[in-house]
Amino acid sequence: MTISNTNEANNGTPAKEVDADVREELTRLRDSIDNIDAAVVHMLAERFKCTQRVGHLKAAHQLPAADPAREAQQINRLRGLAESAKLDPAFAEKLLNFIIAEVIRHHERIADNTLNGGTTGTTGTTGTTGTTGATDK
Ligand SMILES: C=C(O[C@@H]1C=C(C(=O)O)C=C[C@H]1O)C(=O)O
Repeated sequence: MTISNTNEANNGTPAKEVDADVREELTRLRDSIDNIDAAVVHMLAERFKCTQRVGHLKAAHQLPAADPAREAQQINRLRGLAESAKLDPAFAEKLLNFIIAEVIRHHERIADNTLNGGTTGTTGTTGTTGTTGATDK
């Protein structure tokens, strides 16, 4: 038995008939993708909770927001893990750099708020980080 593919955002191409078995397999795989995406979001939220605490610790002790030596260690480690997991190490590195850049932005804001009591608003005081990362605390 076949069912119709209802996706209409396909450049006007007529919807293709899709076999029910294929549709079921696609749904199963997408259910797993949804679970994995949820896990990634929860893990990222936990990571940002930790990095926020690091940010407050650094601000309280006048330590720099970024630690390039630690970043280099993490990138090496993650590239190794990615290779073992058959994930593109370049992709893993890009992803980690993206996350770290957001963390450093948070740390700079925390340091600024710690110094100025959050009154200057020079680095943004909306309480969120925009489209990525965790909320400010
Ligand atoms: C979290 C820290 O601050 C920054 C962010 C890092 C990260 O997100 O892993 C690593 C190093 C620092 O540049 C830290 O120093 O541990």
